[in-house]
Amino acid sequence: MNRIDNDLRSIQEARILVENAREAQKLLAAYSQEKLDRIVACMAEEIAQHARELAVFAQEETGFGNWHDKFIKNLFTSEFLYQKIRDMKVVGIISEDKENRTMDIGVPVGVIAALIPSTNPAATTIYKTLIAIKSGNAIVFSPHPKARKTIEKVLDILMRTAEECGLPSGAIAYLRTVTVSGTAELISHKDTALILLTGVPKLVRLARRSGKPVICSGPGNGPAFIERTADIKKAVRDIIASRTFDYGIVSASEQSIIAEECIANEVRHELRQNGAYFMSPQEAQQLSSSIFRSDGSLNPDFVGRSASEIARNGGLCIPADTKVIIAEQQYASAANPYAREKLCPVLAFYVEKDWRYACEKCIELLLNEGRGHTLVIHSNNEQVIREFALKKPVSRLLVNTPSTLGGIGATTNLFPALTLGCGAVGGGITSDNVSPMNLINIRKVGYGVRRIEEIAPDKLLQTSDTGYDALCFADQQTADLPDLNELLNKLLKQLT
Ligand SMILES: CC(=O)SCCNC(=O)CCNC(=O)[C@H](O)C(C)(C)COP(=O)(O)OP(=O)(O)OC[C@H]1O[C@@H](n2cnc3c(N)ncnc32)[C@H](O)[C@@H]1OP(=O)(O)O
Repeated sequence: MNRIDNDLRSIQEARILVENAREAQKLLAAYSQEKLDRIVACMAEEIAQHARELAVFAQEETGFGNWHDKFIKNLFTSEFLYQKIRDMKVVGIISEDKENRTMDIGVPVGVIAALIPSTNPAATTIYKTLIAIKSGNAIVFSPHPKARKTIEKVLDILMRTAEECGLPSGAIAYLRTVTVSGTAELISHKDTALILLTGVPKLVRLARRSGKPVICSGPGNGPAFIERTADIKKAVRDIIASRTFDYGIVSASEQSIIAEECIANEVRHELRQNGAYFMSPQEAQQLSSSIFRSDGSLNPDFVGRSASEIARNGGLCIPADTKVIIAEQQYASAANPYAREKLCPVLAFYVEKDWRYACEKCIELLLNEGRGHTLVIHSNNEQVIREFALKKPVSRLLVNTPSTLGGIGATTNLFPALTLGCGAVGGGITSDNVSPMNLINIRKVGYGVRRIEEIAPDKLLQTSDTGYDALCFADQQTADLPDLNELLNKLLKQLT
């Protein structure tokens, strides 16, 4: 089949899937929370049985990351996330304030178009499906071409299980012929209500041009600041565990370390003790030209690879037990590749005189890339932590925890999510760890509790007992404007 036929088929498929999803969602919108919850429970239970096999499959198909950490991520979504959402009230009456006589009603947004990154195909697909159905929405996926088989495998299991448990057919679906034209049709179709986009930087512009609301996770570039009062051994252990998790492909992961000058040597020592290799300036120069392509984009051959594989592909000779590779840096400029997101176990290392300078360096790094994403601080000085929290252009500030796992809500009490909103600065509509609550509209119900005169009783003329009469009085005033002017003139004369 030639390219044009493929595009046409893909566009046609997208239209049919969205139209079917729209009809399925109409049925779903009438389901109670309990009925939706039963379907979500069946899906979570079934997919957890396949967590290991899907992790192995994803790693084999994409070459990114390692199956062991992908297995953890699959369990994180099918078990940990499921436990968190199990008792959430998302649709129907979700809250009622009897005293103030208001009520919130959760209303599903409708049909969601979902894009999945090649770096995290199984866990992100599980996560998006569970939160979409929990919130009574239909969801149509456009699988990443490099991870298509994994995404299809996950969705086949989820669709079969959900439909056996009562989900209307078409409420979960995916494009089988994936092209950019088909994806464009899916996200801009008139019946698509919302785009849920994770990774895939090349399609972000397309999503924004559709004019639909976009929930997206922008690029990360989180620095890790180690302040002088930190438990240095623990901070270093956290950073290495985080940077090596799934070989560094989670966007919340640390991309650089900033150490205060007075503890910098101790931090270097600990890093070496824990498997870090510090490159010479020549080695750093050589590796940076391999990690990034000439157009400035990341070279996928280095993404989600172990330190030894990165060294081998980049022509470096490093000890066999190296876990992370470090380049000492001074500047956080756009021209410095180490000041960017690297998606592999490579870190920049900066030294700053004190926490105020470190604060500035963090801001420079985040303005360079990763605005609105995540930052981590290791410190036991509550005042510095608060100063940091008040000033940084991020949506998540993590404290004394591995950034990868803290950001997604595994080692913190942030909501467990694999789409991390970066707010308006990141080009999306939320800065939240995206949850089912981001996939509904809230219909506000308010009972009448006061008359209009009561909103400013000392400033409004009380003409009668009812608010309606007060409004009529206002109308009457407008009709009698000349008289009102006369009155004003008289008043002015009296005052002068
Ligand atoms: C919480 C989290 O962890 S968030 C997610 C993790 N972070 C990321 O994914 C980081 C951002 N990703 C990237 O920088 C890149 O995807 C990389 C470096 C990982 C991989 O790069 P690549 O292998 O070149 O894949 P890339 O995602 O760019 O897509 C490859 C092609 O598939 C296309 N494509 C991807 N998804 C789709 C889709 N749904 N429909 C149609 N085409 C698609 C892209 O447009 C691109 O086309 P092109 O090569 O003709 O330009």
